[in-house]
Amino acid sequence: MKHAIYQMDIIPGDPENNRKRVKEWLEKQVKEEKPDIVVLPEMWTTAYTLDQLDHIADLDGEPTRSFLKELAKTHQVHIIGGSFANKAGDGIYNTALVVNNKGEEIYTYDKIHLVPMLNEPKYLTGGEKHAHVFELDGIKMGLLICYDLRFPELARELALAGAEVIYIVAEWPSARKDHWKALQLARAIENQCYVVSSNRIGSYDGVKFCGASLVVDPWGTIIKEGSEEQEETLIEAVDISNVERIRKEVPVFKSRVPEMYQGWK
Ligand SMILES: NC(=O)CCC(=O)C(=O)O
Repeated sequence: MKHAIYQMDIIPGDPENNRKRVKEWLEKQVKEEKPDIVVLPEMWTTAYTLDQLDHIADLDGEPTRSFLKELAKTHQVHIIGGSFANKAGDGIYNTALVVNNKGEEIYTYDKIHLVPMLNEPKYLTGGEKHAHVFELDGIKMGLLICYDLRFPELARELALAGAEVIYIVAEWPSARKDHWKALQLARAIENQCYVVSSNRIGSYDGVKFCGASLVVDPWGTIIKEGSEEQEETLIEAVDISNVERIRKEVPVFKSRVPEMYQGWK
């Protein structure tokens, strides 16, 4: 499965122009690289313009949902649609969306863990629905949003439900760059699955973001890594048969003793 990962520099507070940029980027990738699946970062319509979100967030997923569905259908490409600020009911959520290459919405997820270091809890509401596994081309997949990466329980739950690839969509600051890489390697090694991430690049409000989007294989080897300085596209194919091979070689899932993990299934 060939991936095109957009390590995007997001225009703050300008959803229309960010959608325009994503459309142009995707059209270029489809023409030049013919990816099966494209991956966008966290909050790519607005960046962390939290005090403006009341005015510029989507309303019940629109217009970003229709935009991604139309793009996916027109270009017959699966889209891991990153996440975007989304007003629903009384709250604003950090909502991720996955659309298949027929333009059908197959998964949506609201970020569960809100990040205090970026002031998210003041402006956003945490997701109340569990993360689930979804399927594209017969491959089982999960998705986490940025700070979620620090909570191994969530990735484990996805792996136990069969995830072979876990996507991380992010706006991870350079100040904690070492954590960004180490945590992805850990999630890949402990769950013996691919970890594929898209992290934004650039700065907003004095915070610099570290890029370094990654593709990590189920052994924990980095097979693709983005720059820490500039916007770019990562192209990488993943071979899902490696998941089964490595799970046989080091049979972690068979060796688990769940009844010995207090408070954990
Ligand atoms: N956007 C985020 O969730 C950032 C997470 C972060 O800064 C961290 O975990 O450190």
